[in-house]
Amino acid sequence: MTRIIMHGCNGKMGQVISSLVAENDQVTIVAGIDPYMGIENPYPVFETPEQCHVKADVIIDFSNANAVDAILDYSAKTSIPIVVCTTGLSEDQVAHLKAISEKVAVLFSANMSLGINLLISLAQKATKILTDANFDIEIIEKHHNQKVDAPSGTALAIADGINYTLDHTYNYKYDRSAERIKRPKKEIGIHAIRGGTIVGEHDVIFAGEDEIIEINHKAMSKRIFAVGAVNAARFLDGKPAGLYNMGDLMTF
Ligand SMILES: NC(=O)C1=CN([C@@H]2O[C@H](COP(=O)(O)OP(=O)(O)OC[C@H]3O[C@@H](n4cnc5c(N)ncnc54)[C@H](OP(=O)(O)O)[C@@H]3O)[C@@H](O)[C@H]2O)C=CC1
Ligand SMILES: O=C(O)C1=N[C@H](C(=O)O)C[C@H](O)C1
Repeated sequence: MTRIIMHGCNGKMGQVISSLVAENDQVTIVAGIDPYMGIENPYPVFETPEQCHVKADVIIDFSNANAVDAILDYSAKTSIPIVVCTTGLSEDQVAHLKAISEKVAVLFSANMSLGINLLISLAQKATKILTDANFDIEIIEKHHNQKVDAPSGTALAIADGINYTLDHTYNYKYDRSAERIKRPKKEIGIHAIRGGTIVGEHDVIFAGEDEIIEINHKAMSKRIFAVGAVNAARFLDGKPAGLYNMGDLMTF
């Protein structure tokens, strides 16, 4: 049985994970951490990590970028492995996460779904062939109107996956309105749309001369992220220090 501390337990993802864990006898939530106290949970909830002295095997974090440094410090101090799912982290926060992974197991992924992790692998396979054939790459992401970070962590992870296969030679372009120039070749355009209750959609567009290839993923519910996060927590339980990602749970 994997004992979980749910960081951000009273948020949208925290509540989806709480429901999922209630149906699964291989995992249990032993404590939650969230400054918002307006929800009844079947486990104790603490406002800050420092107040939580509950024994656990793994922390799952779906919170807010501002809250991530404190939970990383808590993970390092208590030696409890952590699954970091929060997006919008700064470069310093990513460095922080890498630094603590020398002491404790850390799994970091901007998207816990099977589909997006496969999409990244497919996009990487398409990239070399299509950029050699002069195709341009653009990414469009669409999310609900409650999302605070843009572009999505997933859009950036897709771009990073593509750029890895291009030896990091391409630049990211978020806004074309400031300049009057033709599109440079070594560029990945990344565009964010926000509206209504869109769960999460990502389109990778390879646009060539007279032909277009698109790879799309549509999340139909938040449950797919929760399933991935719980699988990741079970995977991380008992793992040695190190930096892991969803690729360590899936082979394509
Ligand atoms: N990796 C993935 O697959 C996915 C990642 N995400 C990411 O996860 C994050 C959370 O998403 P979502 O659940 O929709 O967002 P919500 O805003 O619904 O939930 C975040 C929760 O974290 C709480 N919180 C804020 N500050 C702290 C703190 N200091 N300590 C603990 N909890 C805190 C919020 O409280 P309050 O409301 O009071 O601020 C809220 O209850 C986002 O960054 C999102 O992009 C989302 C889905 C999938
Ligand atoms: O905020 C969300 O909802 C989501 N955020 C993640 C991201 O920024 O990529 C993952 C998913 O698309 C949902």
